[in-house]
Amino acid sequence: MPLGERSGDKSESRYCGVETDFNDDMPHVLHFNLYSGSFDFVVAPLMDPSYRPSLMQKDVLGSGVLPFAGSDLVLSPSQWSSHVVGKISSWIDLDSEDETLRIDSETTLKQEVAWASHLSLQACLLPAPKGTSCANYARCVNQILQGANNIQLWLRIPLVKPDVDSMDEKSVTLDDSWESWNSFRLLCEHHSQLSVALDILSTLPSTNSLGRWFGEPVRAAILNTDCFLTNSHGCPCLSKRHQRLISGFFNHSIQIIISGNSVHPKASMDANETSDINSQRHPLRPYLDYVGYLYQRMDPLPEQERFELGYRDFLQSPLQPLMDNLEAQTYETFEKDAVKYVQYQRAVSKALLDRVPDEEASAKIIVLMVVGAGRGPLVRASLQAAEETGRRLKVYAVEKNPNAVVTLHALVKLEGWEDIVTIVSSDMRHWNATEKADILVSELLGSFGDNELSPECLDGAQRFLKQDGISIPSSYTSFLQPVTASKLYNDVKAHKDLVHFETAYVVKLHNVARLSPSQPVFTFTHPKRSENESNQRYKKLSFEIPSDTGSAMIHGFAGYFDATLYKDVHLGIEPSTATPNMFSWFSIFFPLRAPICVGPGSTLEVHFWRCCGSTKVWYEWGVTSPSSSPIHNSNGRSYWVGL
Ligand SMILES: C[S@@+](CC[C@H](N)C(=O)[O-])C[C@H]1O[C@@H](n2cnc3c(N)ncnc32)[C@H](O)[C@@H]1O
Repeated sequence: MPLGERSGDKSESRYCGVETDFNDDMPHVLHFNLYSGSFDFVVAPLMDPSYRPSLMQKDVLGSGVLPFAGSDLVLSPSQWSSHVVGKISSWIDLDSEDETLRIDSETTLKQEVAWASHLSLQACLLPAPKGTSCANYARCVNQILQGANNIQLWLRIPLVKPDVDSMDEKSVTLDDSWESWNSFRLLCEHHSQLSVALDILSTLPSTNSLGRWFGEPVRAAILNTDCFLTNSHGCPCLSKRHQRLISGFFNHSIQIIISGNSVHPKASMDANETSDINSQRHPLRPYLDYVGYLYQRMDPLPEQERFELGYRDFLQSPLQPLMDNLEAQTYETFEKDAVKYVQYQRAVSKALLDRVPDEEASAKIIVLMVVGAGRGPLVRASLQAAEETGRRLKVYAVEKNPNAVVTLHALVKLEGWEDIVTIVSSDMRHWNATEKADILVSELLGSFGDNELSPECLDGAQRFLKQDGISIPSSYTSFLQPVTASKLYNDVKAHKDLVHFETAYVVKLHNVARLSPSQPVFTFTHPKRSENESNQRYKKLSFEIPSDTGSAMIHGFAGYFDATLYKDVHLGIEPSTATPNMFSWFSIFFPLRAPICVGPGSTLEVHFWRCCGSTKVWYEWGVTSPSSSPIHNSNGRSYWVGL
């Protein structure tokens, strides 16, 4: 029974599992845990734990029967696939010095995963690597993954990282369990069917080090009953830090699995007294109830996030509104974002009040040009600003998309704006205006600010802005920060070509770890002081990875923008200053061809270039520390924006 319903959110984290011991009566295991216990699935050993291939050669293999729990017929196919995760024998040690144990382990691992695949289980839980070396374990898992059907392999990793201050550097590196995960997944080349099941312990590492895991492919969190505290009623509860962590898991579709023995016998007994006959005697039910309580107590997803759920971590090509003509449904999406237009209206109002003193309000007419007017929402916002401030306007709406111009004409007619608004069907870079503008209003911004070529377009429009004229926006700045984003990395890698690794993507970032605060990259100011000022840019950035984060993997860079529309009116998506409830822009993501591992407290040095040619603008990027990457997108060979 799912933990609860959160409106709009159908993520996997609604389902809670329980880790069980081996029992060769699988129907009983399922009945007891699902129907009496109300868990959604079991993580159950498939094979008798006393089995060792080398010992049982004669008895078992001689008869051709491995000691699996029941035959495939004891459960229906849908029961196997929906309610059972196979727990691979925990005794296996594929990197043991003991050759017999090592070979037994390899054989058993392969037999068990093969059986799990035969049953169409969704996933198998692999035991945590024992010791510091996991090369042979990873080699065997990698072999399995090469021939695997859809089965997911969850590598069990204890959530431990020692406190940096109390350890010397060597032991920090050895004992941080992220390191063993990282080593394992590098050996398996970031295989998309290899993910993590985190074992949660009673003490938790620092918040920064926990944050790393939200960019990794964590599918499950195993909560041992030892983690639980006892509340005043004798029932299990979790510390505030554990509660926050579990909420983070819920928000990232990570499933909870309860494990261990009941250490709250009183709570189990109380539950028995009040529950019906079927739910009697499941000793872990109070823990499930508590996890359900945490789930149900979460705030419902805001409407905007519900709308954006389907876009999470989904790579999209950025728009090219200059080279291409936008479609009606794209304009429709823009126009739904009331917050954006409210900010523009505020900016225009302030500019009008500054430009026209009260005593001239009825006589003076301000020439305002909306360049890139689309279907007219900025024309409307400007006219509303005029009405609100009691100022008079003459408006030019300049738009190069002939299809949008059709709608603009219809709008002007419908609203009766014919005397105030002149529509110009032209590219702003080529239009010969008959008079100059007091105010130039535009919204040509991409997720990275200048990436939809606002600078180049406004260079062309500046010709018809008065010497003392105002540009709204007056400036915009791009921002970058390094991220762990294993899902995005794998999605880019799946294309198996260079082009996709050298392309920037628009993406609603969710399964990412932001490893250091974002930093400003390129700024453009309008109007330009000098016409000769180039739009090429170069910036070197140095990001410090906090020492308590531990090591982390950088899969690329998240990019944002912030625009100053006029004076203190801004609009943007940089996380620390983002305009609330605005949904017109997702972030941008610049991938790295090969992920780069950074150590705790180390500096990541990255270089970004904005390059301009006669027909296109493009970015190049590369890392120089702690190690060098190739320069990405040299000469714009893979990704560029057409002029
Ligand atoms: C991001 S849309 C914004 C549309 C509208 N202002 C809004 O807020 O919904 C940018 C618009 O600018 C237009 N545009 C881009 N470059 C242009 C240019 N050089 N000259 C004229 N229009 C341009 C595009 O066709 C598109 O309609």
